[in-house]
Amino acid sequence: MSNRESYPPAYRCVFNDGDSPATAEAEPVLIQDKDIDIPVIDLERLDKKILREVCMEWGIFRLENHGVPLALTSQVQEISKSLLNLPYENKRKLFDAVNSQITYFYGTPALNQSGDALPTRAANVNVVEGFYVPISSLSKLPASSTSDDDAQQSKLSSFRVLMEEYGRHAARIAKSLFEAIAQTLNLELSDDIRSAYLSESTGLLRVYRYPRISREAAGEALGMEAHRDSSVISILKEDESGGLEIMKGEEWFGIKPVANTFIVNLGDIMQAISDDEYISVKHRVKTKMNMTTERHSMGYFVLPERDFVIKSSKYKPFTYAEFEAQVKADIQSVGSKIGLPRFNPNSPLFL
Ligand SMILES: O=C(O)CCC(=O)C(=O)O
Ligand SMILES: [Fe+2]
Repeated sequence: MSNRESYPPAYRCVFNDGDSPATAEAEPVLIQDKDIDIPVIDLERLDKKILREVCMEWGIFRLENHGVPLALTSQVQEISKSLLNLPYENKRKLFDAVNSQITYFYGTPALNQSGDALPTRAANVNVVEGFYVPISSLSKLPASSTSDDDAQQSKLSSFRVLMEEYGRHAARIAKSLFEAIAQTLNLELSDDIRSAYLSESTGLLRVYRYPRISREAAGEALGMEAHRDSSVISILKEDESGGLEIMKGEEWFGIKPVANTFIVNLGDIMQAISDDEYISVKHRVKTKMNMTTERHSMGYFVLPERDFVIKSSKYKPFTYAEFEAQVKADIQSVGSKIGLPRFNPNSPLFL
């Protein structure tokens, strides 16, 4: 059955309604870049030498033996999906009611937090919808539904309970990985500094849905444009649809989803503290290979404390708050994130 009504009106014109005979007959266009196997890291047997090589060469890996129960991840995916599948108007109202805790968006997440100003042309727009929740805000969501008939509130409270548990696992994974990566860099970190890099108060969960879009509308549209994450570490859980791509050398490569694993990538902050030894990998999400099904994913982003000063031999000292403000300003003025080069004193971009 079509879930067209759950989409923002601006997406309905590009929606691939699988129920309609015209599109049901159409073959999905599988124009895709070559696939690549990314390295696998076993969280239970962290080999520092391998981890170092992977961080230098790839900046991304698949994590196995992570200890997150499969049932929990599936439940988190299901509840997130069912929230996004609510009729658009109800969904807006529900998220608006808890506005300061959850931010709903579609289009470019960094710009259109309220979902406004989506250009009508699908090309060059992020064809994605979702919401984000700071970890620290989960506890402010309804704990249990107030009345039996309020199915939506109860979805939200289930989301809270499941996400709190999932968030604890993600924080545990982030801590182990950060610890191991810091050792591979011979960084001597005090407890205070370690917790400033892994601030749970600024950690962020993002939940995404990439709509199925029609062949005509797909064109060159991307689910998410090429970017590097601003995080310390990002932990991604995707469904089985595929579409995530990384840039290696000068080429794009698709990454095939593998059940019960997470994809971990290093962000800009990790690149900066490694003095550019490790890389914040460029990645994107393609939608056109994926037109007959939706794609769902969610990311846990480990961010440093906002006012903690990041020091690096390659960049001028900056706080995460400054970094984020610069990213926003660049998106407004040049249309895309510039990121670390903005803080490189040798770059012509340095202000
Ligand atoms: O949805 C995905 O698979 C990737 C999302 C992503 O790259 C991000 O949120 O930074
Ligand atoms: Fe990303």
